[in-house]
Amino acid sequence: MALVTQMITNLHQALTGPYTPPPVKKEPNALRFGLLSTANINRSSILIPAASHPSVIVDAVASRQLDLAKSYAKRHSIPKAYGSYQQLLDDPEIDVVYVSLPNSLHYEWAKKALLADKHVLVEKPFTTTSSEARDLFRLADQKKKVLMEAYHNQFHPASHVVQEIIASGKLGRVIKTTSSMVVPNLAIPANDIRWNYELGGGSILDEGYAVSAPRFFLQGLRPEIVSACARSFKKDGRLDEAMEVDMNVKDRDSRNVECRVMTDLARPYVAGIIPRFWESPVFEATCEKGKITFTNFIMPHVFHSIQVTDENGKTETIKAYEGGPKWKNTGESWWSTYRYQMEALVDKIRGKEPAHWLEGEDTIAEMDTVDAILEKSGLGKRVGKVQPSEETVRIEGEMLRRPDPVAVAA
Ligand SMILES: NC(=O)C1=CN([C@@H]2O[C@H](COP(=O)(O)OP(=O)(O)OC[C@H]3O[C@@H](n4cnc5c(N)ncnc54)[C@H](OP(=O)(O)O)[C@@H]3O)[C@@H](O)[C@H]2O)C=CC1
Ligand SMILES: O=C1OC[C@@H](O)[C@H](O)[C@H]1O
Repeated sequence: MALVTQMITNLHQALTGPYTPPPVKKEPNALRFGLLSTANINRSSILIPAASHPSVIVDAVASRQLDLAKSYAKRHSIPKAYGSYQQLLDDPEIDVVYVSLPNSLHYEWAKKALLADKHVLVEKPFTTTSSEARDLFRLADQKKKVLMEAYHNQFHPASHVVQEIIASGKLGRVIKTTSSMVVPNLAIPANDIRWNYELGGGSILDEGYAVSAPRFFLQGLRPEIVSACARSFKKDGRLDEAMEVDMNVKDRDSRNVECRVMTDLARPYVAGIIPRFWESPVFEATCEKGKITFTNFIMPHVFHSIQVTDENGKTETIKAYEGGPKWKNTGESWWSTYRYQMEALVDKIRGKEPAHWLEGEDTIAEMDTVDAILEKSGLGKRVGKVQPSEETVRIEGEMLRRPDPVAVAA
């Protein structure tokens, strides 16, 4: 799947902008990024965006195999290659670590990266359980490091336009939403990490975009799960090949919105025999006075359309590849979701207010929702690996021993 993502993103870069973005001169104090793994997604998410960011140098890559790290580094002109993830974390020149490992390894390596005093960008899903997510944000707070989940689509101008239309209330309040992300059957190879329970596979974790969409676009609260129906993976019944969820999300005015979520890693063929075309991920909001349909809400940089239908049935189609309510004059029409995300990440690390930010509490709400969906479906939430680290215990211990300022003042 990441290969597909990468192919589409690369094609987009080739068609709409420079394939190799304009070589920018790097600032002398540019942030040095280290990649934890040679994952397919690295190219779209970090390597291409970094080429056009003056404050980012991809300085190192680590792999479980040194040979692989070396050949990857050579292919992508990365100066340093390490044969273990820990070696990269031990490199004092690395400022930011990007965790693109299988989902069940995100927690362990994001935690080790924070303990090594790095800022950390973690691929989605952030972790496999919400307690892992809470633990990481607690640690990031203590270490005063920037930590974020890479929900890149939330950084694109088109996403902000949809948020803004909903918040404006011009179509009245939202009554219901649907969000879907589906992949045709057999598109994901049998040995992919998405089919592996131990590695954190399954549709709800991989395609969590559809879960986060209603809360993001409504700027709403943590959902209440009404029902969740899983289609189990035949080769491993613990895994959800697909999931259909009905949940209630409170909008910004605490009004209830009925939200339907569909994820599918192997959408069956029509009548079992006719292969399906790739279906674009869609977010749709039915409002009191119209409807908004955001097609391709996950990769809006490749293409997207925002169709707004008013109460008279008149439809306007909006596109927003740059600008929008948050980015204003920052950005280029060829910037991908990942490039906007990188801009925000660098700003945050530099202490500058980013145009958009994905807060820890949003990631925790997302992981709480994933836990609740898995519980409701009967599959049960994932096991996770939370263990307070030595460091966390030490820092918490120090905080406990610190005199209570209120008591001292009295
Ligand atoms: N933001 C986005 O658009 C996308 C995000 N993702 C997310 O990125 C992450 C990586 O996905 P993707 O690029 O498809 O993954 P890949 O399968 O391409 O890469 C995962 C990497 O993890 C390392 N790894 C460590 N342990 C294992 C193991 N036991 N089995 C397999 N690989 C292992 C390997 O690197 P090495 O051998 O070098 O150690 C491998 O290359 C996932 O969390 C996924 O959800 C994926 C696609 C798109
Ligand atoms: O993050 C992702 O985005 C694109 C999907 O194709 C992929 O499965 C997923 O991991």
